[in-house]
Amino acid sequence: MNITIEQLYQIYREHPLISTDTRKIETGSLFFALKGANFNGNKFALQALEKGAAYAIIDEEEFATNERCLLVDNVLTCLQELSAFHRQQFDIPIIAVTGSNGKTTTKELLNQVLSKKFKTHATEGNFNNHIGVPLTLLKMPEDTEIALIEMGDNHMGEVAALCQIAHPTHGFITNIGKDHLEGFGNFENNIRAKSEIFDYLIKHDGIAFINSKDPILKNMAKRFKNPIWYGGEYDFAFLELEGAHPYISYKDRQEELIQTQLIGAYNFENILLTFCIGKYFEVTNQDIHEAIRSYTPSNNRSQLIEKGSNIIILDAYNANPSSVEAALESFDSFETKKEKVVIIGDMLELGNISEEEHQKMIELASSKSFERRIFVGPLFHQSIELEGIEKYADKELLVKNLTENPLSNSAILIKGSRGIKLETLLDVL
Ligand SMILES: CC(=O)N[C@H]1[C@@H](OP(=O)(O)OP(=O)(O)OC[C@H]2O[C@@H](n3ccc(=O)[nH]c3=O)[C@H](O)[C@@H]2O)O[C@H](CO)[C@@H](O)[C@@H]1O[C@H](C)C(=O)N[C@@H](C)C(=O)N[C@H](CCC(=O)N[C@@H](CCC[C@@H](N)C(=O)O)C(=O)O)C(=O)O
Ligand SMILES: Nc1ncnc2c1ncn2[C@@H]1O[C@H](COP(=O)(O)OP(=O)(O)OP(=O)(O)O)[C@@H](O)[C@H]1O
Ligand SMILES: C[C@@H](N)C(=O)N[C@H](C)C(=O)O
Repeated sequence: MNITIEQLYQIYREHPLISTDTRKIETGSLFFALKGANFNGNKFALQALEKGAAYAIIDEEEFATNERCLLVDNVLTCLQELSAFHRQQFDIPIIAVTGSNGKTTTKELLNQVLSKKFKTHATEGNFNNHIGVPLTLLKMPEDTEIALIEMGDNHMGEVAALCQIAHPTHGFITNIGKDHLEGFGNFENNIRAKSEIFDYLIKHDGIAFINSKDPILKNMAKRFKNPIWYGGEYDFAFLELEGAHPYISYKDRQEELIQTQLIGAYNFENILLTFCIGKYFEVTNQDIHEAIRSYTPSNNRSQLIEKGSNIIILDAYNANPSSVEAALESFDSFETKKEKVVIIGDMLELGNISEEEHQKMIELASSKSFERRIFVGPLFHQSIELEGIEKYADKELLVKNLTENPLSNSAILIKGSRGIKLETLLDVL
């Protein structure tokens, strides 16, 4: 490496804008020439400078054809080290947001709540991996008072590595489910992988927020001297679910009834966790409830959409056995006079439990009194035939069917993995 992190940090202080993509370069930014599955970013270094980048950080000498090309050993590692260096300039609470399901929703809720009192910086969207976390940290303004850093994982060691970059002072695991088992190998490994956040916090005297109603998390929390408990009546934070018909309403200890714009009983856990952390950081009850009340989900995550005579629950952002089960149970208790239809797409990245779990979801849906149970994608298509189940090998076949036989006066749950993009079904509903 021809430049030290300290020297690069001085340059970053003068140009505190990071670009990684010449298709959307920002003037005066530092272009980090990452390598990916499709391109070698080094090849775009000159283009980045021509388009207005102040410097290009590269790791292949042959592309160092301009004095504003800064050669380092490895661009990705350099980006991570620079972001860790930037993070170390802050003596503020940094909250790590991890878990199988509900990370982004909880992070968004918390961002609303904490912003009532603090200058809060939070992960945008779900920029939560080895590139997204550094980019998030490098966007953290100097006057930040508290930060929410989402950490996603699909293999062992990932959360530990992200902790070495973000150095969280606080953290939580929303829940541990059967997500990404292809990378983890099995459920036990997923528990071990998620516990990397606790390993880090324990070693650095950090604070963990623990759902006392979740047996796995409760067991894992035994290692903490003083975790902050939530969920139980005598815990630090407690709320009571009033209903989810379909919007969640809840009461706090003062018996105040709060009506939210979130659907799906599973989102109550996310609300509880948000309430706990808001309370811990002494945001007033009034401000916490106001922030939760006004939060509306977007980006295909548990959205309620009325279209013609149909009501659609669009939950097409991602899917794994735990979240599909939660969605089916929640939809089953959804009170409506309309005919209930479920459209479930393949659950990706499940490894060797994939076949079994797809079969289980079909059986679960069969046990519910839905009018139609539609499964779409090659993984569901391979499962054993069951009466009352409609299977489509691909989305186009389903689109054809729905175009020829439009659904009306129905309540429709749509849930599937990102790869299958079930939100496009909205066009024919
Ligand atoms: C490397 C990169 O940033 N890639 C983004 C890029 O992809 P593209 O297909 O263009 O090509 P390459 O990746 O090969 O590009 C190499 C670089 O070259 C640049 N470049 C290319 C062409 C060009 O003309 N000019 C150029 O400068 C290019 O920009 C690269 O820097 O663009 C895509 C479209 O915008 C991006 O999708 C792609 O982003 C990748 C996927 C990425 O990792 N982005 C992070 C910022 C991020 O956080 N993304 C999240 C994904 C989070 C996620 O899936 N999380 C999982 C768990 C974590 C799994 C983890 N192990 C993992 O591997 O990700 C979860 O379940 O939550 C997001 O996008 O939401
Ligand atoms: N507490 C929960 N329990 C089970 N399922 C949940 C929970 N919270 C959210 N979900 C489901 O997960 C979907 C995605 O939510 P969200 O984006 O918040 O999760 P995530 O963990 O951030 O996912 P990703 O890492 O892929 O971004 C929701 O639409 C819902 O179906
Ligand atoms: C979109 C990505 N974060 C994710 O959750 N992927 C899984 C496999 C999904 O789409 O269900």
